[in-house]
Amino acid sequence: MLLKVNHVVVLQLKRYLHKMSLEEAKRIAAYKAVDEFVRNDQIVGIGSGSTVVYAVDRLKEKVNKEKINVVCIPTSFQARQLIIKHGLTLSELELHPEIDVVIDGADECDEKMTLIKGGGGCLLQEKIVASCSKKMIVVADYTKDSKRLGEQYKKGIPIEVVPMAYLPIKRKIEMLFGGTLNLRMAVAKAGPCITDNGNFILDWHFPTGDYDWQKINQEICVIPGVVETGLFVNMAQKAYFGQADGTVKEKNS
Ligand SMILES: O=C(CO)[C@H](O)[C@H](O)COP(=O)(O)O
Repeated sequence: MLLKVNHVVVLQLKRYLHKMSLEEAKRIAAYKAVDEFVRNDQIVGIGSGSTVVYAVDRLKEKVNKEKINVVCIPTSFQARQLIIKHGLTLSELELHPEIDVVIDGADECDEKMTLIKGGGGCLLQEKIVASCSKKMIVVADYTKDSKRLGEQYKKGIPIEVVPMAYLPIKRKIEMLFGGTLNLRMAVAKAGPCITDNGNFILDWHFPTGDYDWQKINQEICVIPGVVETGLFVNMAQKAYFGQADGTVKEKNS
């Protein structure tokens, strides 16, 4: 009995330490990106997800300490709330259509710097903001750094779709490229997950293989009803991955 209790405690401790090490990895990556890329008088895109929270903390510290002016463009409702909560200057693409740098997380980043994004469901606005930005900098922990997409991230490639078209899109992609697409379901609501833009998300579990992601992305995007994919090809210039040993690995395009 005592042995069993000890085993459970050790397991819980291990899980806790793993979580802590991941959080620390996210923090150091995000801090480094802000330190190295944000400068006075810049328009900065604010990504979405848990790692970006650390980037916004650091940005706030930097703005206070160095008395710099930074205008922030959010990529989601979450990012907008973060900007407001930190008392940073909030703007939008209509006022600032040209962004200097966007700092964003990723679900996975392969050796060519192709990203899977949208695990948090914010892919559309994230891609729009990244497309308006001179530089896209990725911040992530070590579990996101892969040679090939799908190596570590097992939840599939998110595809944002117009609700009425989700089933035909699912069938077309399964027929064209194989694999399966699952309609993402909400966690604290009955039914599907609804994006910030009122759409659904299909998560594509693609068959293992070598892909021309640029081509696949283009082919998926022309299917009527597809709004955007979470494939970010040739968009990110640099990625920072916080490591378990406290160092930060850098990857460049
Ligand atoms: O694409 C995203 C949200 O749509 C996030 O950037 C991605 O899911 C990574 O999130 P986290 O920093 O929590 O690991």
